[in-house]
Amino acid sequence: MAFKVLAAAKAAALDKELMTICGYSIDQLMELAGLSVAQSIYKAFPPANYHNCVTLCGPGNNGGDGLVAARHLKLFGYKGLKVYYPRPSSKPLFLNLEKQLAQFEIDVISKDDEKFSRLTSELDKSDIIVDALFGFSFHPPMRAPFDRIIEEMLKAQKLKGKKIVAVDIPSGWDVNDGPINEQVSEYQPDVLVSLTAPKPAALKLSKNSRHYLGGRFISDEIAHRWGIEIPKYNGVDEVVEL
Ligand SMILES: NC(=O)C1=CN([C@@H]2O[C@H](COP(=O)(O)OP(=O)(O)OC[C@H]3O[C@@H](n4cnc5c(N)ncnc54)[C@H](O)[C@@H]3O)[C@@H](O)[C@H]2O)[C@H](O)CC1
Ligand SMILES: [K+]
Repeated sequence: MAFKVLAAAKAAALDKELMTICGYSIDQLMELAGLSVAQSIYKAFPPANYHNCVTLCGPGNNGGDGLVAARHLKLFGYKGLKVYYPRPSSKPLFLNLEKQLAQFEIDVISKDDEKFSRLTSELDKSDIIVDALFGFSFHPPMRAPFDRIIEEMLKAQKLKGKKIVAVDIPSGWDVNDGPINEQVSEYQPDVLVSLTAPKPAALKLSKNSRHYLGGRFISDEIAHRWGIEIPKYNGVDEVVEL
């Protein structure tokens, strides 16, 4: 489906507007973003056929979307859930998301046990990898340890056929120009879940990748003013395939 895109600077400005004059809190938006990601995974890779999922979370809000998604995946019936979160945020929102994961008995691998042997073994066991490392605030070049994490993730996809679901933007891609950084030049996710509106990078998605739009939280008035096309969501779905 043809879709209109929202440039990185505009996406960040819209986020700001949502959280100021529109009265949303970041917690609300992140919850809906993470729920959208989990619903997309359920549609593309249902738990009847795909059991184990590792969510790779970065240090910012993209990582937060991943923490939320992991909790919803548990509620949706996925069994083997792990979260790899090597640079955990100390902000209350993120600490609370970690508490919720503990309550759902989802193992979060962070700081003290961030050894790569653990990452590679979890990637090996997984059927699905959620790429929630970086979203629209990524600026190259990729710093450690994320350079190696992405390398391992891409190896798992290429050599072992693991399915990658990218949150908002495939991590390491330039938000406007796509896979221009050498390290991710070959990276195509199996599924991309764009949030609020696809960013220009989504135009570089391969024909073999599936593309969902989630973040069903903007009014017609905002969509019109920001030049965003809202496709028709089906019933209570938080996502729509583009
Ligand atoms: N309206 C929406 O659709 C919503 C989207 N959400 C998600 O939020 C991200 C954007 O979040 P933000 O915190 O601004 O940034 P990121 O997560 O992309 O990354 C920031 C984080 O990464 C570090 N960093 C940046 N570049 C590098 C690098 N080269 N190497 C290592 N580390 C790097 C930086 O220091 C920060 O710590 C958006 O894409 C959506 O996924 C919201 O959740 C809700 C609303
Ligand atoms: K991402």
